[in-house]
This record gives sequence, C-alpha cells and structure tokens, in this order.
Amino acid sequence: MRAVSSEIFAPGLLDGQAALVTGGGTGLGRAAAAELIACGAQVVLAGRRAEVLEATAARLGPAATTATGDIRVDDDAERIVATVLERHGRLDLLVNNAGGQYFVPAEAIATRGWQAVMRLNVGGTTRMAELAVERAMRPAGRGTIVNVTLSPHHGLAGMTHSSAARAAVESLTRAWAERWAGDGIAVIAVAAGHFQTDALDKYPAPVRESVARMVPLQRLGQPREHAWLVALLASELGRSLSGSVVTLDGARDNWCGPWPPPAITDDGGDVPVEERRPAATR
Ligand SMILES: CCCCC/C=C/C(=O)SCCNC(=O)CCNC(=O)[C@H](O)C(C)(C)COP(=O)(O)OP(=O)(O)OC[C@H]1O[C@@H](n2cnc3c(N)ncnc32)[C@H](O)[C@@H]1OP(=O)(O)O
Ligand SMILES: NC(=O)C1=CN([C@@H]2O[C@H](COP(=O)(O)OP(=O)(O)OC[C@H]3O[C@@H](n4cnc5c(N)ncnc54)[C@H](OP(=O)(O)O)[C@@H]3O)[C@@H](O)[C@H]2O)C=CC1
Repeated sequence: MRAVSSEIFAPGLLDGQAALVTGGGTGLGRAAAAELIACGAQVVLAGRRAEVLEATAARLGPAATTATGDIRVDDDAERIVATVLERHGRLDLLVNNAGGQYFVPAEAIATRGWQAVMRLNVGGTTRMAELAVERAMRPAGRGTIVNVTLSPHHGLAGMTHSSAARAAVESLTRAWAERWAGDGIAVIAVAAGHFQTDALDKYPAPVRESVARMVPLQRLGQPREHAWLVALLASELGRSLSGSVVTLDGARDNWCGPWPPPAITDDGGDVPVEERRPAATR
C-alpha cells in the first residue's frame, strides 16, 4: 500500500502538512493516512496496539510514523499530540477517526456499555480536539479537524449508544467550528455509511450479510472513497466547509426500516447480538 501519488488529487496538495490520524492502523484510518501521504502530508498514526500501527507504518513508508496510546486516557492523549509536535513541529490536521460500538438492542445495553461507547466516541474525540487546538492549532493560527462519525441521521436502532454518541459529535462539530473560527481552525464531520473494512467481521453474520444488499448504491463504500473525502476536507476547500457534516453513505445511512429488522430476526423473533471480544483484546 506504499503511496506514490493520489489517483484523483493534484501532486503536492498537502505538501508540508503534518497530520494525526487516530485509529490510523486499520480500516478507514489506514486508508485516510495513505491518501494524505499520497497528497504530500507527513502522518502520525495513533491507536492502542503498537504492532498494528507499526505494520501499517511499514506498509505506508517513511512519511508514516506511530504514536501508541488510548485516546480515552488523558496522559496518552497528551503524549500522542506531544509526539506529533516533537516529530514535526506542527499539527495541521487531526482526523478523529478512532471510534466504535457493539451491535445490541437498546434495552440490553448495560450502564458500563453506555459509558464505554460515550467515553470513546465523545470523550476521546473531544480530548483529542482540545489538545490539538491548545497545543498546536491555536498557536499556529490555523488547522483542520475532521471528525469521523457513523451517520446517525436515521437513528441507529441496533446501536443506540453510538447513535447518541455520534449525534453528539456532529453537534460538537458545529459548536467547535463556531468557537474556533477566530483561531483559523476549521472543523468538519464525515457522516459515514457502510464501508468495507475488516471491522465489519465483528458484527453478527445476518447483520453483516444484509447491509450491502440494502445500500441503494448496491455496494459497500470503499475505504479509499472515504479517504478521498478526508483529503478534500484537509485541502483549502475544507475551510469553507467548516461546521458542516458531509454525508458519505450511498443513500443508505446506517439504519432504515422497523425494529426488529425482518432481514436479521431469527425464527424466534430475536435479533442477533454482537459477541464479546476475547478478554485479551479488551
Ligand atoms: C454491520 C452494521 C454496522 C455497519 C457500520 C459499521 C460501523 C462501525 O463503526 S465499524 C467499526 C467498529 N469498530 C469498533 O467498534 C472498534 C472499537 N470498539 C470497541 O473498542 C468496543 O466496542 C467498545 C466501544 C465497547 C469499547 O471497548 P472497551 O472500552 O474496551 O469496553 P469493554 O470491552 O471493556 O466493555 C465495557 C462494557 O461495554 C459493554 N460491552 C462491550 N462489548 C459488548 C458486547 N459485545 N455485548 C454486550 N455488552 C458489551 C459491557 O457492559 C462492558 O462492561 P463489562 O461487561 O462489565 O465488561
Ligand atoms: N466500517 C464502517 O462501515 C464504518 C466505520 N465508521 C467509523 O469509522 C471509524 C473507523 O472504522 P473502521 O476502520 O471500519 O473500524 P476499526 O475498528 O478498524 O477502527 C477503529 C480504530 O480505532 C482504534 N481505536 C479504538 N479505540 C481506541 C482508543 N480508545 N484509543 C485509540 N485508538 C482506538 C483502533 O485501534 P486499536 O484497537 O489498536 O486501538 C482502530 O484502529 C470508526 O469510528 C467507525 O465507527 C463509521 C461508519 C461506517
């Protein structure tokens, strides 16, 4: 996946820029990092698993380096941003891509589950944005933050914790765009639909198998398409889009129709629930 040049953008679009991509070791984050590098940026990939980040950096080449840490832990978040500044002396673009949830009926979400999802998607995203602004973008009088959300525009009946969290991020995007406009900082959200990444493997099979069929575009989004949008938002155009939520969903959003969804309900009327990850990976 070593990037040479962008398939769609002019060479040097992001020359000289330094970007931080959270969740940059996998899926959409990895593809965004590859495209940003292809456009000329230096990219720091952040995430919790060093080995995953190192493997991706090796694939992307010398413009990619890594910073390991958990964005929910304040010391880690501070260290990640400090690493970017030590390495590059600047931070032009934060791609707040790390996030997630699990598939579960609303009534089965435990308090700890709500907290885990809110803490990652709202808390981690907020802390990374604040640190990027305080430590790098406000002093520089310039910067761009791209918040990646799972589009909640129709409500996410199978992931209500994430529905609330992602709607919060969209609202924060607007508020931050207003609050930081005077500092020269643009804030934009990408409301993504269904994308073909390895992360989809964790969802129950009937859920996974039904999603692509239900996208009017008749296919899942490709990570490089999402990455092109991130690069576009990192360009000068992103500045005029500050405060916007750009939807990229093949006309499907992440939810449609009744609960329980007939396509995934079993003979007993139950909806499949996502399995817990093995303890070692938690
Ligand atoms: C096909 C349909 C969707 C298509 C669109 C795709 C959208 C995507 O977003 S794909 C990307 C998905 N990637 C991820 O979700 C990765 C990140 N996710 C996570 O790390 C976890 O899901 C997390 C958000 C729950 C955070 O994990 P962590 O903080 O490590 O939380 P714990 O595993 O310790 O769990 C805490 C708490 O949460 C409840 N819980 C977690 N998982 C489940 C589960 N599968 N089923 C039921 N409950 C779960 C539970 O209450 C846990 O507390 P304890 O039981 O006391 O441990
Ligand atoms: N694939 C899809 O269809 C869609 C995905 N999205 C969203 O796009 C983003 C990327 O998704 P995708 O690439 O598919 O999924 P992944 O699960 O591959 O991406 C999540 C990334 O975030 C990192 N991460 C998770 N928790 C933390 C944490 N606490 N601190 C630091 N990093 C963390 C993970 O690395 P590590 O575990 O090593 O920390 C991983 O690299 C997510 O926010 C997802 O919800 C939105 C719409 C659709």
